[in-house]
Amino acid sequence: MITIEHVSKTYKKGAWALLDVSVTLGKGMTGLLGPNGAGKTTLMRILAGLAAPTSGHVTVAGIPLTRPDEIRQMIGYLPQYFHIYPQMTGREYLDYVGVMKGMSDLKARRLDIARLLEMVNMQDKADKKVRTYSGGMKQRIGIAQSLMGSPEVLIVDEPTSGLDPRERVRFRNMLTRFSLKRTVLLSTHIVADIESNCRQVAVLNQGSLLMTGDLQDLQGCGQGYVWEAMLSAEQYHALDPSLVMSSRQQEGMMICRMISMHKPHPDALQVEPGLEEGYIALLRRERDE
Ligand SMILES: Nc1ncnc2c1ncn2[C@@H]1O[C@H](COP(=O)(O)OP(=O)(O)OP(=O)(O)O)[C@@H](O)[C@H]1O
Repeated sequence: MITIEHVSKTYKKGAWALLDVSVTLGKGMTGLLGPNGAGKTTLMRILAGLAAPTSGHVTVAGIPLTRPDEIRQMIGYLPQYFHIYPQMTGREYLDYVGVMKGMSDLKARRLDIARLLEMVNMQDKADKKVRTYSGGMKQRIGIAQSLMGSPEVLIVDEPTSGLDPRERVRFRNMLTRFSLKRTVLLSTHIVADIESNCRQVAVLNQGSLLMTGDLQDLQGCGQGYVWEAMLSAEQYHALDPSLVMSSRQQEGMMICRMISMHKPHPDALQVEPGLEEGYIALLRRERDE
């Protein structure tokens, strides 16, 4: 379990990247959503022990982050961007990460590395130099390093952007299995990744936590704000494009879904929101209120 209490963070001379964030993350997977610059990476770096909060308090399984030696082995972190020494092989890199995490038993490290290489489907490439890897292969090695030592808590920042669809499904399933007994925080822009994986969701915006809850709660944020209308091409072009979520052609007309605080067109009817629509409506309400 991760307990985050009143965490704020400001960078030198900068505005607040996080402002009084409090949330408890239990077992299972929590999706962290937020637009660009919302503070997701800042929060994840704090949880991974790579940045200190300006104020506030974080504990992992009751141990404060201010005791890094006790925490290091308990947390796995997959950053959005990471550097792997190009001259190392994938296997050497994983071994290096294991040593850094304090896994001193060589045999145990080797076993863990073999297990993880199989999990991310990199057994065949493990002894090739990292500089010969594609972006997706580097990402798979990144996933493997985050799981070295079977940490209690896994923090994953934008994980699937470089993966092809087959590897994305594989990774998603692996995360789901992993999260059955552990705490996973998954940051993503892709609402579908959260829909298929997460039990709980948290939404950050401009450093503040806008909501926490389950997927239904997020979906419910769109209640009363999602509209559908069948419009002629002329009516469609006259619409404010910022209201339109999706549109498709049908028999010469446009079926259009919109998010709006007010009825956006005389022919528009209110419809049940989807998860993404709930998320967008929440951000828009925040902007307009
Ligand atoms: N090292 C830094 N120095 C100064 N400001 C920073 C630094 N890192 C982040 N920020 C600022 O803090 C805020 C939050 O950034 P952060 O990277 O945490 O957002 P994010 O939600 O991860 O964004 P994205 O989805 O674009 O990755 C932004 O305004 C950003 O400009």
